[in-house]
Amino acid sequence: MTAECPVDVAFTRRLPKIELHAHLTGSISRDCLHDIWKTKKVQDPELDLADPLVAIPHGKVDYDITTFFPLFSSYIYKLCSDLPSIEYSTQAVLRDFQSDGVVYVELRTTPRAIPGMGVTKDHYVKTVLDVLRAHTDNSENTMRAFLILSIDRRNSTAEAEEVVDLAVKYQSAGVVGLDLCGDPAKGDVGIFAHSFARAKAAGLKITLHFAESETSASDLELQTLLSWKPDRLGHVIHVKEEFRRMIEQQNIGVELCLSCNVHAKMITGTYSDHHFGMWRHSKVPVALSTDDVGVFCSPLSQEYYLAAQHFGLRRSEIRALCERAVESIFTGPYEHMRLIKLYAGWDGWEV
Ligand SMILES: CNc1ncnc2c1ncn2[C@@H]1O[C@H](COP(=O)(O)O)[C@@H](O)[C@H]1O
Repeated sequence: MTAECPVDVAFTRRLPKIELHAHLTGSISRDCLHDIWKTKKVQDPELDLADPLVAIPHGKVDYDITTFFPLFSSYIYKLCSDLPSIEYSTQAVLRDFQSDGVVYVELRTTPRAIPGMGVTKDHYVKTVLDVLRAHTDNSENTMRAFLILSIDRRNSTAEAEEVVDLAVKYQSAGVVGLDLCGDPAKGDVGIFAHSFARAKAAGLKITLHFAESETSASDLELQTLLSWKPDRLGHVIHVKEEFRRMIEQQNIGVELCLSCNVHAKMITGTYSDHHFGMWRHSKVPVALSTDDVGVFCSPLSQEYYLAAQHFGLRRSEIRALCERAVESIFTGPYEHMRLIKLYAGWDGWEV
């Protein structure tokens, strides 16, 4: 076995991986949702929510852009509706990433208040951060976890400012950046310029969902987003040459999500048509990412395997791709150095 052998799943699982685009709630597995549902059902037999294994059956991954977003508001948020379930599901998400061989994760989440349970957005963020911190501080864990707070495109300016306040407040506790996410068919991104400028001025990094659908890829929107000087961009699907050049000139890292884009029919065609085929030859750092592994069911090791299969990459190329994501992580020199050393000392070409 050498670095030039064909890639298999055992290899991509062994490989140390960096996950930079994973939405916390979308990363909760069905089994974990089912556990939460069972606990709630025991506490309250009248609970009026379908079993997750019925609502989101195993094997179902064909959520498109119109059915995907309502899944959160109409189901998962109703189930994960108190601090114990948020804590439990965050722990499970971290365990899942770690057992897939992820060594560094920047999870992202939209601060959520649950008024009926007396939960504020501050409680929500603190609860998630406490779980991340406990994971990272446990020396038996091989993965370290950090948090990005998301502004949803449907947010008002005041709500966006509140997210920035929380990000700044919890910067020293593990919040490393700010994201813009949510249904690309909704909202006017221009209203968030001040929020992203304030985050940047406070030393937070910025990542933006960029040109995810044709409706969110107008010249005006893309110019606006690039004027905020983002550090990374997610998806980058409907990007014409002019914008592609700007991304390359500014060396902005891209977060690419193969299975999500294929299953949700966000791209035309299948894996081999994915724009990863183009970006992998560019000079910007490319981070393959899962987006919502709980929904699309393709862990990061599988995403690397699929990239190898559909683009004919060898072990050495897949390993180099993994390592390249180090360039665009949002934490400082300590994590950079840890990851660089980890890759330098890695020798898992064969078992
Ligand atoms: C198709 N890809 C995507 N594009 C845009 N936004 C997405 C997304 N996948 C997930 N989200 C955003 O993340 C939230 C769930 O996680 P959190 O509650 O924040 O942890 C969703 O409600 C949506 O706003």
